[in-house]
Amino acid sequence: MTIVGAGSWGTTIASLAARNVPVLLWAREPGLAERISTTHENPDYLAGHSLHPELKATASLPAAAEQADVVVMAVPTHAFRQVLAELTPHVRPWVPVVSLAKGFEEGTNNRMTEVITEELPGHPAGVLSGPTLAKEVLAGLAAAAVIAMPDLSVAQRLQSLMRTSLFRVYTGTDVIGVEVGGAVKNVVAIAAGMADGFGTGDNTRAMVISRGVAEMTRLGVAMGGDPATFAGLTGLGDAIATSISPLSRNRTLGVQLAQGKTVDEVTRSSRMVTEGVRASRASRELAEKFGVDAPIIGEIDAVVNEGRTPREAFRGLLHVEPATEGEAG
Ligand SMILES: NC(=O)C1=CN([C@@H]2O[C@H](COP(=O)(O)OP(=O)(O)OC[C@H]3O[C@@H](n4cnc5c(N)ncnc54)[C@H](O)[C@@H]3O)[C@@H](O)[C@H]2O)C=CC1
Ligand SMILES: O=C(CO)COP(=O)(O)O
Repeated sequence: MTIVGAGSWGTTIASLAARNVPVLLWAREPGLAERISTTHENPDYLAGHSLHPELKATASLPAAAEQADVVVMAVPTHAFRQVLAELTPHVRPWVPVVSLAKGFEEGTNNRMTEVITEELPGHPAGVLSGPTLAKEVLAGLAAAAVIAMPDLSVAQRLQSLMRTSLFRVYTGTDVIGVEVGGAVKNVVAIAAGMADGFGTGDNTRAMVISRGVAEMTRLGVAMGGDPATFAGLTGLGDAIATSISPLSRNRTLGVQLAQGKTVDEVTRSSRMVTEGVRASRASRELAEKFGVDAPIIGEIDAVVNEGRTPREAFRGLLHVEPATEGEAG
């Protein structure tokens, strides 16, 4: 198995899967690849955690692609197409490609499996997602995710490569629902973080998460997802984990925005990606395109991309008329 992207999540999945199969991890920085292979650590993204001793890394994309019987894409959405295009000439026919990224492509608002299908037509394209904060998973705390592929038998084969006794991997075929949930929960987590940053209570947090998941569900169903998916691990489950965890970068962004920092100040202070910034714009545009009511997504996009203040956004949301639950608002 080849995992492309040696950030927090790619390294974590690589270390887990190395218990089941030989894994080659591609790191952009040669020094980091060398360090992972020799010291079994990734000090840039997961300092203090030990990786599986059999895990090998390389900084050569052709070398990583050529030996792959499965390609797992763990680079963020903004780099996804470019890295995939560089891989394409070296990947053998019919090798399945799995996305770990949670977001839409900037500009096109495509899901990552749509990007895979455009760049590598004919290859089975799927997604692994769920409430899986990398550091908790790597520390061996029990967690669960879903591998969704159009063909269930391919998902089952990949499940056996990725699961461990403490990392439970469920299978599914609702690729659209899983991808939309993973992208929109980052926007919900920014909103929940903002509420926490204002010092609101647990009822407020539950309101933001529930109403955010209602928006996610309306959008995901309009895009072709199964309604049940959004109540599961990759929808509500991930929205809860990301919205309440101090480890979440999206929640942290929301907290710090409420405390008066700017998006630039927060994102520049970390080398890690905060996907919700791009996902809020894409989700808002998709909601408009599909005629879906999505007030939380709209307000978060206005804050992170248009300079609206978190207080104005909060007041804006309180003016939304509570409608029949499930329909709007
Ligand atoms: N960290 C987590 O707990 C989880 C993250 N994810 C998702 O996985 C994806 C990756 O996230 P993380 O590993 O956390 O990100 P990260 O910020 O820890 O690492 C990003 C990786 O992508 C590489 N990269 C960034 N820009 C690049 C470019 N232009 N070209 C080539 N490589 C580039 C970096 O070198 C690094 O290896 C994101 O979409 C995230 O939402 C999903 C589940 C859990
Ligand atoms: O996707 C994640 C947990 O499931 C990670 O969330 P953050 O990107 O907000 O850290």
